Amino acid sequence: MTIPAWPEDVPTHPLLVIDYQLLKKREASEIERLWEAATKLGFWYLKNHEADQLAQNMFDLGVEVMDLPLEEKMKYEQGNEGSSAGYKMAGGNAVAANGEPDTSEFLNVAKDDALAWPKLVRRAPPGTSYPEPALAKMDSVIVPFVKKSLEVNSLIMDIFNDKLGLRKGRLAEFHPDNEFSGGEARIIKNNATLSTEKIAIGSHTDFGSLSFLHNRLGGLQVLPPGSETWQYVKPLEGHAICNIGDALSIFSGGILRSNLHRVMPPPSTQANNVRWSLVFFSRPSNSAVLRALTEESDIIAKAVAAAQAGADGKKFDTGSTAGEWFARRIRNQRIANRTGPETWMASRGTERIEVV
Ligand SMILES: O=C(O)CCC(=O)C(=O)O
Ligand SMILES: [Fe+2]
Repeated sequence: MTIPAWPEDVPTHPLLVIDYQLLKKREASEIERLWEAATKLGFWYLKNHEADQLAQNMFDLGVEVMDLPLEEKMKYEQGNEGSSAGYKMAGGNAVAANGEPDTSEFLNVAKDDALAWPKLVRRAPPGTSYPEPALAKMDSVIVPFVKKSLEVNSLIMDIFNDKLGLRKGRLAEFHPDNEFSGGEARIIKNNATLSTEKIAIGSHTDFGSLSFLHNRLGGLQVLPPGSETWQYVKPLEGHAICNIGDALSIFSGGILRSNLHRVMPPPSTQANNVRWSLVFFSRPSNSAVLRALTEESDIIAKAVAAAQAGADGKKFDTGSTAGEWFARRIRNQRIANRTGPETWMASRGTERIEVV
């Protein structure tokens, strides 16, 4: 599909552009810019990230999967138990406290299944696991995308690790390849709508550590700190969008920011088109406890002390493992589990950390 030009009269929120090649060389000025992006908004563009073709292959696979009859896709629906691997039907999740349904379909492939392939360790057996085109392209498309995304996110986390004053490799210990986690690749389809106001994915923070996102058409919006107005993030060709999730925010005592965002249909000149998007989520092992690493870094200890002294009294000790945090949020987004507005509140993340 040719991508209609971005409507230049639609206001956008600028993001810093970070060069992955310079991060690989550990260039000090690039690390400082990354740190600024990660601590102020928690979102940035990443260029020269080596995953463009791999992402394009995932988008092509997305078309094959989403073109299957709904009845076929529903055999792989993720269900209501708090696990996200598999297919998520449009309308499966709420987008707001009033229970309004979402309009996006997902294919979620667990990082554990991609790394164990040709075994399936989370979704088994084939036939009830993932739609056939996903199994057929696991080797050629999904596994290479997952591995490259893990590499990119690990390098960025290693930089955060050192900036936070943690001992070498500490954050990596929360993200071993060989332990189960909620890490996953997600292909998202939002059908063309005449409305540009119908929420496709409701306001949320990401559940895990780092998200590596590929946008084509606009629709992603952030709620910048201190603002009450949602602002679009303009997709830039060849640039991924990276953002911090709850786990890194909690580990760092709030130094790294997990910012609210949502997805709307593409705006203005891009309206009334199918919107495709792709994310890889790095998430800590299910067994990792989500609390600030206060005893392991003076920098984090100071941040937690300052937050506790502040008006909101943030604690950064959730009493929850990453696995429980993830399952709670997934389960309470599901319309089928909804009892009332409290179900939506139970699906919230670090924006409510002060009351955890
Ligand atoms: O589609 C997008 O641009 C963002 C998707 C997203 O925020 C998510 O799946 O968590
Ligand atoms: Fe998100």
